[in-house]
Amino acid sequence: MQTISQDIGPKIAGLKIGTRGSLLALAQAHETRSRLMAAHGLPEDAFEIVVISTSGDRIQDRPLSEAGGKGLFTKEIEEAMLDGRIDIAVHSSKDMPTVLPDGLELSAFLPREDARDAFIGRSAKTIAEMPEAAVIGSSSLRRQALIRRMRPDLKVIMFRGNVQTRLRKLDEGVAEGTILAQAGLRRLGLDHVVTELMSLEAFPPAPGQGAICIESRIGDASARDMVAAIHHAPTGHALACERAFLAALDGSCRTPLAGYAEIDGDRLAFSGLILTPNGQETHAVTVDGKAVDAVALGRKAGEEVRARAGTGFFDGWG
Ligand SMILES: NCc1[nH]cc(CCC(=O)O)c1CC(=O)O
Repeated sequence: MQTISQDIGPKIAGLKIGTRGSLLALAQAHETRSRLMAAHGLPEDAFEIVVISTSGDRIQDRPLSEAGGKGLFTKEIEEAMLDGRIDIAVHSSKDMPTVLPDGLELSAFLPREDARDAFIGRSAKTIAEMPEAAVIGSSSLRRQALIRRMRPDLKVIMFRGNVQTRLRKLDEGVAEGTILAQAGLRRLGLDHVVTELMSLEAFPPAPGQGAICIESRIGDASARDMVAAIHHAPTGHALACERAFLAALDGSCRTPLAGYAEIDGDRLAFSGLILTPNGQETHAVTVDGKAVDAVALGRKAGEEVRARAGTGFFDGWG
């Protein structure tokens, strides 16, 4: 599925940027465009933002893990890139599958936002203060399992839709609280609704959370050179590690798991966690080493936690 057409003659500097149409996706596309404009001294109209609707945006009645998993937010955008209708795509790294379609690659990561999860409570300000058996909304397997680990008494209900939809459901009283990524709330200017910022230890984030990534065609040198100027290497190392951990574990998308890599100079420290859906059995792993060995470290962490959990761990809900 490689693009074979060659660019002949001088190419107009500029790129078509593909994105989903949610406010969060648009905010991410605009941030990417601003960084590209600044890095290359180009005007806004050098970067056309092309909105593409995906199946993930249209399916609202089921958890994504049932409807087909992460690829649902990226399929139509990737098709547009392979067709040449767009040059690059802007995504939340958290939504990216570990295996990309032939011919595409993640070519840049922007500096990571706050990777933590945030609790938004209606009356109780913290998860610990929620009343016995209160209702909390989340469709993420990881968040559901982490909630149940902390508070097995709470009733977790499915909460789908974009960030605004979930906040509206909360306003309507469908649930007493919900959990969203602090990064998304900040990008939308909505972080004032947060009542508790969850610690990385009590509530470790999903691999990729808080980091915007850019996908492009392998071999598209002009796109690659343009985005190289806005790549943030420490975030790139962190994401390489987290995605290697995910790839080592995530056969089915049905295992609740968390993983977060912290970069300190040329060092990387990764913490990973897998849980049963009820949060009662957990297996944690930490590894550290050189940031440039990110992929090997993430893979090692995945293999270690898999061995520690034993094969039976993954059988119940594969
Ligand atoms: N699956 C939806 C999604 N994908 C990325 C983010 C947040 C932004 C980010 O992690 O960069 C969200 C919403 C949420 O989890 O609250």
